[in-house]
Amino acid sequence: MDIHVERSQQGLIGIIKVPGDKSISHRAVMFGALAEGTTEVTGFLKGEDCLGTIRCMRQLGVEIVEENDKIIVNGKGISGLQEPAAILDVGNSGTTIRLLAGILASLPHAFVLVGDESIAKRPMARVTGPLKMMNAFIDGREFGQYTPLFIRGGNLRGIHYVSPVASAQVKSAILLAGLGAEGVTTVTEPAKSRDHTERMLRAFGVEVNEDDLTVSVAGGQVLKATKVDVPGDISSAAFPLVAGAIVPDSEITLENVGINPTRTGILDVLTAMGADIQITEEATASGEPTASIKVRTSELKGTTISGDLIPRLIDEIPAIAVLATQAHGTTIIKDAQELKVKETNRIDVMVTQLKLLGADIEATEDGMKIVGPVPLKGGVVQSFGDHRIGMSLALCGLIADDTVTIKDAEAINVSYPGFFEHLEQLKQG
Ligand SMILES: O=C(O)C1=C[C@@H](OP(=O)(O)O)[C@@H](O)[C@H](O)C1
Ligand SMILES: C=C(OP(=O)(O)O)C(=O)O
Repeated sequence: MDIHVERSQQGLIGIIKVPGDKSISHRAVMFGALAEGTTEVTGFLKGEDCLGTIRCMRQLGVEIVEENDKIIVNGKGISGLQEPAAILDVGNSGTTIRLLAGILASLPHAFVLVGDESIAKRPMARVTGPLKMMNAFIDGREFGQYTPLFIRGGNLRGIHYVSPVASAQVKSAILLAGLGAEGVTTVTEPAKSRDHTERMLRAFGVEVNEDDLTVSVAGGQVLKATKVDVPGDISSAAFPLVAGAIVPDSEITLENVGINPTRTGILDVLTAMGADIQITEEATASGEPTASIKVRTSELKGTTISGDLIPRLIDEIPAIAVLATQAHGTTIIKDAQELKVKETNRIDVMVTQLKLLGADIEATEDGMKIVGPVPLKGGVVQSFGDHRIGMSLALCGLIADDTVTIKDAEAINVSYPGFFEHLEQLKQG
């Protein structure tokens, strides 16, 4: 599906609630399925990725009911998960396949996991490797480096895994396998990745030990059902935040957004670039901090983004690239090689597509370099089926001198159903 985005004739004005956090929604359904008892989830993201997680958990025999705005998960404990009669298809979702691989690794059944064309290109050895070290039998294309994956689990033993990547998907997969393993399982990462698994496991009654970059769990712990209230997704909020910063005369308020410090790199970057950001209404929901975030248009300057900041804003870099085209001076993004193994190679795709719209942007070995401010022009650009690329390019349309047409824009439903309706609402003021 092609979507045409026109330049905004006036400032973007309004108050919106972005959809629920994708990372927290996946985990709420998965952990609810592993728990004993009934877990109620409110604010769940009904995007394609998280709906895929519900489908997979149902195939494992878990009863999951959608009741108005709630998702009710009737868990029967980890050992209550059944061998599925068919393959498990995770669609476009890296979080689903990697966390699920960790869960399934401790079960004495056979599982086959597949996904779409994008998933087929993404590295799975980062989870299958350590899970094999824990004694799971895993095979698949190129010996389990890529989908399809075959898992026959059971008889796991705890390990101390020192991960070469700062990845919450890797950390979570190993910790989840650790819950069904003999002894203690520990993960050390090179920089802090999002800690939603640690926070939510605690909410489900699991003891999780943390010491700086090291997290461990003892095997054999039972998850107890609870209520999960999912806050708005700061990764989705990044798009209206960037829009409000670059479209002249804007003032946008986003209510009930998750501001977990492992996710707020986007706010640090906006502030460093001179954006006018205000945080109010701070609260806590299910162990996760939340707030309202207001953005107003302001003069922006370039910045450098690198090191430990990268995992705190990894999914927001395509939107930050658009922001940088409107900032005075040079923005340098480095240490971001992980972008090459997301839904697309997000460095190459952002560079080629933003160039088509007139941006001054170059790819580097581990990131990109953007010089601004540059007036953007209209054109036809490709999302390549990547939701975050599609939304980032839509932001360009709001300030370009002519229509921006985005190919394959339906991918946006992966994480932000209602995105274009929100843009329209803000344009109307
Ligand atoms: O654990 C999660 O929910 C996620 C972790 C990140 O991936 P990595 O762990 O691969 O960095 C992020 O890019 C993804 O959108 C969601
Ligand atoms: C990388 C992403 O998700 P996943 O890894 O779950 O596909 C994302 O949402 O940007």
